[in-house]
Amino acid sequence: MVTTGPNCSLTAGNVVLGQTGGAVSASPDPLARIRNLSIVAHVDHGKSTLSDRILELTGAVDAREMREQYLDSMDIERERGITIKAQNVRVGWKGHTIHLIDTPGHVDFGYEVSRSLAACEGVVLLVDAAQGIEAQTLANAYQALEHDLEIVAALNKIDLPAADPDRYAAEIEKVLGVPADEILRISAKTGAGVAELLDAVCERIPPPKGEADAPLQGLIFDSYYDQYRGVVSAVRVFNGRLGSGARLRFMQAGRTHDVEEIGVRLPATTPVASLGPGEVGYLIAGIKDVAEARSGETVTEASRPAPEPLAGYQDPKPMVFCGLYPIDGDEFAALREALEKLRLNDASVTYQPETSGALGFGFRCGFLGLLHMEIVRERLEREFDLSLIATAPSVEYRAHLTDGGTVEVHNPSEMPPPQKLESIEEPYLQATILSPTEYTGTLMDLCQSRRGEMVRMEYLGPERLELVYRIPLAEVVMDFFDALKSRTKGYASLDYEPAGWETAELVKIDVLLNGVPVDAFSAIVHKSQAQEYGRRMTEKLRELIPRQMFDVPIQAAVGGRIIARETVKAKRKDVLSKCYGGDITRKRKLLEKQKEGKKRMKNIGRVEVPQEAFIQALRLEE
Ligand SMILES: Nc1nc2c(ncn2[C@@H]2O[C@H](COP(=O)(O)OP(=O)(O)OP(=O)(O)O)[C@@H](O)[C@H]2O)c(=O)[nH]1
Repeated sequence: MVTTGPNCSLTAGNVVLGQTGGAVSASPDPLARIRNLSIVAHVDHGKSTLSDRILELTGAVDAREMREQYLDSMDIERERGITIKAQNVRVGWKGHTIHLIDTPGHVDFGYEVSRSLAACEGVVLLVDAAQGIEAQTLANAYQALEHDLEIVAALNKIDLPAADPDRYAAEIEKVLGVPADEILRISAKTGAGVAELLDAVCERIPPPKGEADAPLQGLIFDSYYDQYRGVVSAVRVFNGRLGSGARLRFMQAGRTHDVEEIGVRLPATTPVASLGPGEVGYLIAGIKDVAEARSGETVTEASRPAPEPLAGYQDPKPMVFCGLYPIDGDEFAALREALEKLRLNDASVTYQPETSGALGFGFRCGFLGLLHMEIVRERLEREFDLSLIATAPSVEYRAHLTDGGTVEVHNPSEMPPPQKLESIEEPYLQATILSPTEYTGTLMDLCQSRRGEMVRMEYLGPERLELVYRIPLAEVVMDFFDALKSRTKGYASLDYEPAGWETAELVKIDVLLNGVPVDAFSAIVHKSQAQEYGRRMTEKLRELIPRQMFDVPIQAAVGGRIIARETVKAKRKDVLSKCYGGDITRKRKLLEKQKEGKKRMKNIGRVEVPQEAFIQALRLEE
C-alpha cells in the first residue's frame, strides 16, 4: 500500500517530512516554505501522470507500489482516464512543503476548477510538446491569471518522437506571454525534468500569506461522502488556525458543526492537531449531506467568527436535463434510493419525480453538462445495478407568458401552449475552438449550422487558429463535440463558458403514434430545425416499430400542424405461419417467446411498442 514518505513523523500537530520533506512549523516564518499549486492541462496532456511522478519522486508513494494515476480514485475516472473529483496531497521537496491540488480536467466541472485554483498561489501549466496549446490550455491559463496566480509552464512528453518543444515554446510565448526560456521541458512518463520542475515551483511560486492570530477563515474546495465518516472536505486555511477541537460555523450554509478530525493526505490520510494559515488538509465534521459543505464554503470558528466569508461562492446550477426511467418499472423505488445516495456525494445533481405515458415513473434530473450526465447515469447503472432509459438531453428555457409571468421549462411537457406564450429565452455559451487552420471552413460551417455567431477569429501561429462563437447551449448538448472532432479528424479542441440568455424562435414538437402523442419523444427545437427533427424521428420510428394488425401512422406535429408523416404497414403473416404445421414443440417455443417479448411492450394508441424501440429512438442523436 502507501507509505507516508521517508522519515515521516508528527510533531505539535504539524506533519514534518524529513529528508526530502519540509517542516511547516520549524521555520521562523511558518508560511515561507509552503507552496500551494495545481497542475492544469488540456485533457490528456499528462496531468495525472505528472502527479504520479511527483508522488514517486518526493517519496510520498513507494515506486514499487505506484499504481498508475494514483490520485484518480473513482473507478469511472480510472477507466475513462479523466479526473472528476479534485484530490489534494502534501509532499515534501528540499525543505519545502508542497500542497498539490488536483483539479478536474473537464469543462463541465469548471466551477470546481475555479474553487481549487482559489486555494493556490500558482499553477503548473502543462502542455503536450507534440500538440501545443489547446482550448482548455487557454481556458486554464486565463483562469489562473484571473486568480492572480504564478504560472509555471512546462512542455510535457518530450520523449515522444513527434515532440517539437522549440516550436511550442514559441507558441506559448506568443499566445500567453510566458518567456520561452522559462518554459520547462519534461517527460512525466520517464521522469525527465520533473525534479527541475519541482525546483522551479519552489523558486517561482510565492508562499501563501495569512494571519495566524486572526479569526479563522478556511475555504472548502471539494467535498465527498464517505459511507463511514460522512462528508470529508478539502480545506485551505487562509487566516487563523483550524483546530481539531473547534466548533465550526459554515458561513454560507449557516450551519454549525463540531470538528471530528482534521488531517493531511500524504497521500494516506494522517490526522493532525491543527492547520495554520496557508495549509491545506481535510476536514471531517459529522456532516451527512455534501450540500452543506459545498465547494466555495467558508468555515470559521463559532466562538470567534470572521466578519465575512471568503469571496466568490456560487451555487452550481444544472445546465443539462434529461428524464431517467427504469427499464423495469418495478425498479422505480430502487432508482429513487440510488439518486438519494448519489446526491450525498454529488450535490450538483438535481432530481424530481416525473411521469411519462410512454416510459412510466421516473425522474427529471439536472446535470452540470453532458459528461456529468453520462457519468451519473453510468454510476447509477453500475454502482446500483439499475437498467435505465434516458430521454434526449435538453436545456432550461425561460418561457415569458402573455399575462406577464415567467415559467422555467426543463421538460418539453412543461412548455406552455403557443397561445399563452409571449417569448422564449434560451441559454447561450461562449465557445472557444482551437484548430489547425486547414479546418477553418468546415468549422465555420458547423458553428453556423448550429446557430452560432462569430465573436472573434485569431491566428495563434501560421497553422493554428482560435475561433470564438456565441452559440445556444441546446445546440452544443446534442452532438456538437462529436461533430467537431469528426470534421477535424480529432484535431480541434473546445472549451466553453455560460454567456447569458437570448430570445429565440423555439417550438415544441410532438410525435404521435396512431394519433396519440408519445411524451418521451417530444422536443423543443428551433423553428428552422423542426422539419428535419420531425422527419428523422418519424423515419427512425417507422423502422423500429413492428408491424401490427393495422396500419400505424407516425406523425410529427407542431401546435396541431403535422410536419412529417410515416406509416408502418399492417402485417400479413403471423409468426406461426413459418412453422409448416408439423413441429408442435417448436410452435410452443415460439409462442412462449412471443409472450416474453410482449411483457416488455408498451401499449400506445393500440400500438404495441417494444421497449427496445424507445431506447433506440432516443439514441437518435448519436
Ligand atoms: N510518451 C509520453 N506519454 C505521456 C507522458 N505523460 C503522459 N503521457 C500519456 O498521455 C496520456 C494522458 O495522460 P494523463 O496523465 O492521463 O492525462 P491527464 O491530463 O491527467 O488527463 P485527464 O485526467 O483526463 O485530464 C496517457 O496515456 C499517458 O500515459 C509523457 O511524458 N510521455
